[in-house]
Amino acid sequence: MSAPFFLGKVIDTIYTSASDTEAMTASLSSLCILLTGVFLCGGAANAARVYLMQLSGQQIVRNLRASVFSSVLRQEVAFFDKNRTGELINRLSADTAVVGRSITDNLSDGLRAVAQAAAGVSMMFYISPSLASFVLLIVPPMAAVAVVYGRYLRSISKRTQDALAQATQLAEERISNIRTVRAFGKELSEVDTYTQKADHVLSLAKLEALMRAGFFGLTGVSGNLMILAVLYKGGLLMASQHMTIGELSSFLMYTFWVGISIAGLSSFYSELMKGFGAGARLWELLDRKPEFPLNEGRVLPAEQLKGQLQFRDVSFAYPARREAPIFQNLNLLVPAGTIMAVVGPSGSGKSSLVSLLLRLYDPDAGVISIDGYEIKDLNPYWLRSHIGTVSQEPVLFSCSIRDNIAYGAEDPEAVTMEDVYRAARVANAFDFVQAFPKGFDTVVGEKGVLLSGGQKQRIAIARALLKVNTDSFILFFFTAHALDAENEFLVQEALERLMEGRTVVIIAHRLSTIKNADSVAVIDRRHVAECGPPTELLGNREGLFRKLMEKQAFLQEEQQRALQ
Ligand SMILES: Nc1ncnc2c1ncn2[C@@H]1O[C@H](COP(=O)(O)OP(=O)(O)OP(=O)(O)O)[C@@H](O)[C@H]1O
Repeated sequence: MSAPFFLGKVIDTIYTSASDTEAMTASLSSLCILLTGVFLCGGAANAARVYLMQLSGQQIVRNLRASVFSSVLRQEVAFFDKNRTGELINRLSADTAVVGRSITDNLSDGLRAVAQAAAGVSMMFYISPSLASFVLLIVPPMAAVAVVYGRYLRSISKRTQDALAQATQLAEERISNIRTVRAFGKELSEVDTYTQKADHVLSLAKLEALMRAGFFGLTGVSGNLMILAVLYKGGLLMASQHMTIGELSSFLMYTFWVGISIAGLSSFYSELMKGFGAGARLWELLDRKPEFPLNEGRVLPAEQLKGQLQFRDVSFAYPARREAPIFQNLNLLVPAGTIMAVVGPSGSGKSSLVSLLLRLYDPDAGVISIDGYEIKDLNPYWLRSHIGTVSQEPVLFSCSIRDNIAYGAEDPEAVTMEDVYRAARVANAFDFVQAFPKGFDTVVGEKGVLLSGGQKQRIAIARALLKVNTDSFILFFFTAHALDAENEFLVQEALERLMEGRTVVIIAHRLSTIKNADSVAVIDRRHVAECGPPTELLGNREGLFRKLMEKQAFLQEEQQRALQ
């Protein structure tokens, strides 16, 4: 019986011509040429494969990141009350990288291992079906072990990524609030806390490494068992003249080959399971449908807009704290083009009122409407694009003052320097910005930390102005908790220019800011306790508004007395 494959044939020739030096040399050199050819082609193909896989891997990670980021930004605000920034950032950077690796480099290695194993197994069957069936008996129990192991590895990988996300969350929060950490002298204890979290990640990673090592050991042992089986059964077949030495040696070679491919496959499998583990949260994020749409719903023609705001029997509790209702059957009407100041004790729900109007949350019951249209039916994106908000703690981005102001416009790229100057002038920000050495190119630091509170607020007004200038018909303004007299005057002046001809809701933390208001709504105990023109409310001696005013006046008197 002649050897069924070239390599087997060569080995047979070497073996039978052992006494003939010339024939043996010829056979050996043809073997060398064959192997050199195979290795060269294999090397080139491998280099091309690695390059292409790296490229497509980066592409896949990029697409994955873009999709996850897009999905995260579309979520409703309540989602961000429950999910923390650092954790989401970790998903976006670390989890996507793990998943990317497991489905590109690894997938290509895996496919190569599958192809190699399939070719090797076919050759084994080709040479001797009976020996191949005997040797491959080891595969079913190995596959069963692999399934159980894969599940376990998946769950460990998920736990590792979760632990890493928690560590990143802590780091993100502490680094971004370093001033508070430093003020309380907590650097060392924070380092300890972070180290503990990193230790937790390490212990999970160790467990994972142990599991992988165990699995590799197992595949190694099964490879050796296959070789033993070949030697034993193949020896018997050779003794009974059912196999030549060439066939047995090439069979043995293919067994090695299959053994190595199985080791490659197990590595692929464990990486894939790791990817699945890390991917679980990513798929959750990708699949999550926002509670309400970002850019769907009714869009009203500009001429229909007047800006009347109305709350009818509104009840609301934050999704993150259902047990603590904020409003119960709240009713409030803000006529179009008027200024309404909302006052009330701290935590009474003044800011929540604005969050509902911006449709950051939906009420649990009741109706909120603008010009008679329920805001649930309106396109939230369109709605917000018509509302200017100057918030209580204006958050700026870590770019230049110019870019921060231009951010307010629909297309910041199209904003000219003249537009920025004009907005800054109206917002009383122009002079102080020009006084900076780099003027409007001054970078404001993360969240605007390089500016004072009053400066930040005036830049935020300029930013709102660029938005308001275009087509906002409603304006929400949160007065700052504390501004010095000069800043307060400048902000107030800027604000008055902004208010002209619009419906304005002022969330008044300082009662001095309500002097321009047409009416005042006092929020207390989950509803509007009083509502009317300020002078009328002041006339009610027993009224809440009067009491709030007296309290503040009293505090001011105390301060003045303390200064004397
Ligand atoms: N995202 C949130 N999730 C859960 N509860 C919240 C959330 N935001 C605010 N709250 C709670 O809702 C209540 C009303 O808060 P809100 O910020 O509306 O009060 P406020 O009247 O504007 O207070 P202040 O004058 O102190 O700024 C508070 O008890 C607050 O703890």
